[in-house]
Amino acid sequence: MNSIVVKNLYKTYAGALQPTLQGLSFSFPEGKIVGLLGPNGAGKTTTISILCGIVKASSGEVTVCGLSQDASHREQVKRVMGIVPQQIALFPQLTAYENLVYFGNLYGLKGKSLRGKILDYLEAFGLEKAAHKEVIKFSGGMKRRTNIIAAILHDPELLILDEPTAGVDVQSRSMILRFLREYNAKGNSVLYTSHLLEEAQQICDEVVIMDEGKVLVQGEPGILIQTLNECRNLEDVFLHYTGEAVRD
Ligand SMILES: Nc1ncnc2c1ncn2[C@@H]1O[C@H](COP(=O)(O)OP(=O)(O)OP(=O)(O)O)[C@@H](O)[C@H]1O
Repeated sequence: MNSIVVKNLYKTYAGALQPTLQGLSFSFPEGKIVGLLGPNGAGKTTTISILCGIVKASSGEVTVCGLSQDASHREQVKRVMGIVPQQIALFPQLTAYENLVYFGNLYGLKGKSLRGKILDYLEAFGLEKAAHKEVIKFSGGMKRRTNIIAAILHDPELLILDEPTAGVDVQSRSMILRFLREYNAKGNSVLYTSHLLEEAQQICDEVVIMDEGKVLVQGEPGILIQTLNECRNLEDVFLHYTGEAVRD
């Protein structure tokens, strides 16, 4: 089964002169780590927001784990998908533990099993000593790791992350990437965006390179690099397709 199918997606924001998505199409089978890559303004966050049901497409189709992303499947989609937004979505005055209880409750998780799960994840993400500290006192990396735990408490089979490694130190980044690999090794699918192409080359089974609301190319990083003679790495492939011009 395909984990995500995006077909001929268009999105024009209210008042915008140009469409942000212009016939975007891609799909990938379950069990992969996929990188959605593109320059600033390419439409990555818009695509993710439509996949998550936060933004409505102007036209086109989206299927997530075999479920169409429409009002009739909203609850089912919520169960199979975990979302880690670009902006930290935590209550700063609450502790990490209190935040995670809140997010667990949103997914109907409660009691001993939720408490046990939270403590296990806090330990796995190196946050056990900070469990009862207010999030406002956390570093960027600690907030980012807590944000990821909030998205996986309900064991989603598809995890979508918008720039999960942006602005964190090398140690947090390495922990987040190791987690993504382990989560994927359990059979789950991961779609994530990043501007760090070396990282995407290391971790992704496939990448989708998009620009101006359209897919330019999709494939395995190694194969994309081999196919183009002049390219030594994914960054070269990215520049080959998206060009050198700086974006607004
Ligand atoms: N809510 C909105 N209203 C109007 N325009 C928007 C809105 N959100 C995004 N856009 C526009 O859509 C385009 C694509 O934005 P989007 O955030 O999806 O790109 P992105 O690829 O995620 O970029 P970045 O790498 O900078 O995060 C941009 O030109 C942006 O200004």
